Amino acid sequence: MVAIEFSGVSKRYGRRGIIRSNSVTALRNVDLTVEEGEVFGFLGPNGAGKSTAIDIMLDYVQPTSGSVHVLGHDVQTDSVSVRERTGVLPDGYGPIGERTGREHVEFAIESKNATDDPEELLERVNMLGPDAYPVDQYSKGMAQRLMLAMALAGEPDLLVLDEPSTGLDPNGARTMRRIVREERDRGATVFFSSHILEQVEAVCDRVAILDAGQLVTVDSIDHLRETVGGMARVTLELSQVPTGALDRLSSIDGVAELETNGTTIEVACENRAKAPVIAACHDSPATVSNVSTTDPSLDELFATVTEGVA
Ligand SMILES: Nc1ncnc2c1ncn2[C@@H]1O[C@H](COP(=O)(O)OP(=O)(O)OP(=O)(O)O)[C@@H](O)[C@H]1O
Repeated sequence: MVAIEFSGVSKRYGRRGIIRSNSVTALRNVDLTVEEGEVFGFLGPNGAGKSTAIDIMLDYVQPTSGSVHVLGHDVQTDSVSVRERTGVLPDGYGPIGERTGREHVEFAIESKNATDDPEELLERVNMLGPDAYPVDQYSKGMAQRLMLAMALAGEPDLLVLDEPSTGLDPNGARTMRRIVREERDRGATVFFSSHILEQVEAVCDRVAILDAGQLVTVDSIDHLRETVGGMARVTLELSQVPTGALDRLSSIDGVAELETNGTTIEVACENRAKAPVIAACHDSPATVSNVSTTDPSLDELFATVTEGVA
């Protein structure tokens, strides 16, 4: 079953200037399908159009053309049904006012006509204790945890997390990832928007990469790594660097750079060249005492995919 479907969605914002008005195209003809039960990463650099897409999904903003269906409902004609079944952690809005954290969570439960135990929700985000303080005394990270607890109220079928790691320390980020996995195990679909690639990689089944309003790819991160390439690194520690070894390694297809430091050889190469590089060292007269490899970095991957979009 499909959880989210964008069909030919474009969005142009009008901008009024002092001298003249112009417009900006935030989304261009986006087609995207997210299946039920998926943890889906929505990636893109600043200004790519991620928040606009989410706002359209929740009918806070209307598309210039195209349509979006969420959980089987057209968001423009049936936004109430969509919002009833969706939990949202918005980007840039925190809890406000003098009410306590617990009162906020109780309000979220009530507004979803749900029967969750506020204690349990607060415990899931490690906010028992501070829940008794007014939220205007909260730090950014505490506010973010509370907003996550509120988004979880009513066991939503779809959880939309817009830059969920904002303000979270490493423990908070870990809690958030644990909760995403728990929600997926419960059967919810999670739509996770971020420009922090490591966060997305840790939890998402598939990712879409948006750049300048255009969808440039939809894939699993593993498959992206395979197809897009980028540089892997192999570090080999040897008993000695045999004569001619560097020439032999640099002639392997896919090897880009070599460096030696004493008895260590560092090789920058395409993923496919990692195994031949290691094999060549094992076949040499030297003893290989240690081998370590790293995959192409996500930053590199991201830069490669978003490069060259008009
Ligand atoms: N209300 C608005 N009026 C005019 N332009 C807007 C409006 N909202 C967004 N934009 C423009 O649309 C484009 C996409 O913005 P959007 O906020 O959707 O990107 P984003 O990917 O969420 O960025 P970020 O990661 O920085 O939050 C940007 O050029 C932005 O300036």
